[in-house]
Amino acid sequence: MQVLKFGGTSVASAENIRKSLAIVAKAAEQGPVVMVVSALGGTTDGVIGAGRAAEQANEDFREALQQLEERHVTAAHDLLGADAQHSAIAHVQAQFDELKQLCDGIFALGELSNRTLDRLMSYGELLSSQLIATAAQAYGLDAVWADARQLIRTNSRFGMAEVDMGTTEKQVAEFRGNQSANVWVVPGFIAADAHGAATTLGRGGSDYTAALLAAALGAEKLEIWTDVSGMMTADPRLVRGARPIARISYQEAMELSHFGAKVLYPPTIQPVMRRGIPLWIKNTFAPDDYGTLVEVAPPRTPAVVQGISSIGNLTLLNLEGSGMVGIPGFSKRLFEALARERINVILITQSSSEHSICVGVNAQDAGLAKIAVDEEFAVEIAAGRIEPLRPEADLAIVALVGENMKDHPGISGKLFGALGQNGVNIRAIAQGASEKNISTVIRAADVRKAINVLHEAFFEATKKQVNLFILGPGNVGSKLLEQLARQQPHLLEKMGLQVRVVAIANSRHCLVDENGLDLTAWPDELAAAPAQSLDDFTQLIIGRNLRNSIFVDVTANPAAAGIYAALLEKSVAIVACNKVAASSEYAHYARLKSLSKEFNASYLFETNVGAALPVIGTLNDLTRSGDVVRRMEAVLSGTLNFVFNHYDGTRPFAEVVRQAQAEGYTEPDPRLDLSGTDVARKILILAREAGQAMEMSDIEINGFLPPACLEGDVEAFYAQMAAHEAHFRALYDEAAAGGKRLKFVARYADGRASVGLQTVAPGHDLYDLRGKDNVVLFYTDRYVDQPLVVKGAGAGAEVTASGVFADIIRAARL
Ligand SMILES: Nc1ncnc2c1ncn2[C@@H]1O[C@H](COP(=O)(O)OP(=O)(O)O)[C@@H](O)[C@H]1O
Ligand SMILES: N[C@@H](CC(=O)OP(=O)(O)O)C(=O)O
Repeated sequence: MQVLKFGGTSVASAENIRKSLAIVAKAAEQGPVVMVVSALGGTTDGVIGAGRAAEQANEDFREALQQLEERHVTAAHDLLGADAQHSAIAHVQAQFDELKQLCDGIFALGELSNRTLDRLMSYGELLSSQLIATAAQAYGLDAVWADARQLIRTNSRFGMAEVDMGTTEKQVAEFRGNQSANVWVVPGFIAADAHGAATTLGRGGSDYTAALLAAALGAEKLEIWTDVSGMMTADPRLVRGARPIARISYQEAMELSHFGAKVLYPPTIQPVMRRGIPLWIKNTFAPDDYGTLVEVAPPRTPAVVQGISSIGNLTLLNLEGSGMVGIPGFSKRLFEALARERINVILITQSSSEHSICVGVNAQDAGLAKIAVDEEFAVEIAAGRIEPLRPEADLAIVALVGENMKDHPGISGKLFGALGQNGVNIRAIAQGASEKNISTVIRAADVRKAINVLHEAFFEATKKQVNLFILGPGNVGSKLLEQLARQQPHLLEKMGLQVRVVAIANSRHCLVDENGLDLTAWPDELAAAPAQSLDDFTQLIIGRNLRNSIFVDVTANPAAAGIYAALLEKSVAIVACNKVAASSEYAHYARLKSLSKEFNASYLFETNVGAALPVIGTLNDLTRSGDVVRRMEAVLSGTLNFVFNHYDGTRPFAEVVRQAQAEGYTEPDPRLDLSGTDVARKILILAREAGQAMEMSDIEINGFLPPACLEGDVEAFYAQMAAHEAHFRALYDEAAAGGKRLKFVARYADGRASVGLQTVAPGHDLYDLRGKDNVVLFYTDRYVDQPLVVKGAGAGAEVTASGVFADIIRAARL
């Protein structure tokens, strides 16, 4: 005998039923088949909905039943030829008349007991199996309908009946002895108690029906036919990269299903495992796919973790109190109190101090659990030796499953590392001594992120998805987006990084696509996108809660810099070319640095100094390797270098500054460059990165602009510069007369820093600096006489964007 079970989607329509029958027909060539079927997908939910509506005196139940009836009539119509159709449709209508009468009764009484609910639900499988049995005969199979209520005996625990295996085996043997058809079509999910009342085996219970029949018949195999190609490494609805597991042990399959892999109803394994019957999970819609073979001892594979699954709707119950320490019997009383209320305990942890016990239960049991446990410990609670039970809701379990885990150290480390890096807080952990399973309790809102992060860590070591939120696609930002668009395929292929731009926002609009924006179409789409504030954008980043999220700040905006702390606290990495945060009060800078450490999220701002030049990176490498920076001398303004390299008196100074702005070298507000403030911010950042707790007010700024230039707005600034042309000309002439050049130089030495205009003679390290170049000379304990020099283009949208890009990759690879 072979037992083949077809789930709700496999029998959801006439077309699908035909596919299922073709599979049965092929199997029937090999020997007799028991075909167990679920209700047409969605029917059970539909019938429950109708029953609940009737209970609440809501007339909508009629419409719900009407729709279900039409679905079944359509299926009969599409599936059967004219002659068989007539009686099948009449039968469907008769069944729905009964259902309507039942619901009328519920409506009149305003009451729906578990017993009646089971009766209602049984119609789903009765209807589907009778229809499919008729279709099987029409298909040419030697088929009979077999009533599961006469085969499977349970107790009278309606809703989740427990099976009496002895009676079931007897009834199955009797049925087998009495008929000779090659194919039995049996309704799944339903059974009957000793009085003949319909019972059900729990939601998803058709799998279990099939396993019970397979065991009772000593079948050579059990096949579960569904809509995915096997048991997968994770729920495919949550993890795109999930893939089928070819072979898995009964124990592992049981753990995965127990911890939420919906493809298999957990009690299914037990009966077949006891009889050593191999269990296949196969795809009705891709029957040639291998599927999953569940067996005693699958061949060992290098995979340490077989799968990851999750259970939502969890509440943790904490029983705590000093009165528990060293006194036996507390756990027993806790579990007895829960058992009396038939509350299933999903997970248990206890600290070794015995000061607390923590159990996980289904959220809907939590209220009852609290009443029961507080009652049990009423005396101790009154005496202050135990705290009242503390339930913590909105949690979920995410579990790693795999028998090989016990032989491999470091699995939990990897698990905690991966979750920690993504700001997923673990509320409780449970690991059995058998180490088949490591369970973590986390916030329900973090489940999708956690499962994806873990799936990447354990199954897709070569792939990592990174989610970018980009603020300010101006000069630098739009270049960055161009570079990202060009490099995306390369990053995926060569570095396994799937870099997705999830959102692009400017000061007015925000464009979002969680699957990754099209990086060629964004300018028009952004203009048409909904309006959004910076606050909304922050909430968007936090709310989406995507793994490996990076906020990319390509603005020069103080408000943007104000959101870093909130993001770092949620483990969102920050990449900024915006200098405001790193040059704000020292306490704020230090706080961001420490949040970055605490929450394992990068805070990178290499482009704050020297655009893409590796200035901060080099400085960090020096100090981390134990060197001490004693002195720095630098030209840090691409703008000023450009201006002084191009100004020779033949064109007005103001005009050269305008050119620098037009070519994209200046800050959005060029006065920041010309006043020396921007250079001061840069040397401040370098001094801080070198270990000095300095403030902006500690930097001596020796400006060269006449004070009038800094009054009024940007246009006034240009006008004033034009009016003071003689001043600039004099500066130039004086330098040129001595064969020297003007450089705006930043200096740091032994905790003091200054910026100012200087004339440098040929041969000086700073003399030969072209265009918009920057240079930094580091004098350290290791570089004493000859400095370590970093030199090159220090401004421009293209290079700055490339520096931001490099920081993104650094943050992604953390
Ligand atoms: N680890 C997993 N492997 C395979 N499927 C899973 C897993 N976790 C959740 N699922 C979901 O289980 C579904 C199959 O279960 P179910 O809907 O009960 O099927 P059926 O109606 O065939 O009994 C799949 O479509 C898939 O979305
Ligand atoms: N129809 C029942 C039983 C079942 O097993 O369904 P499925 O095989 O579609 O999961 C339910 O919805 O719970």
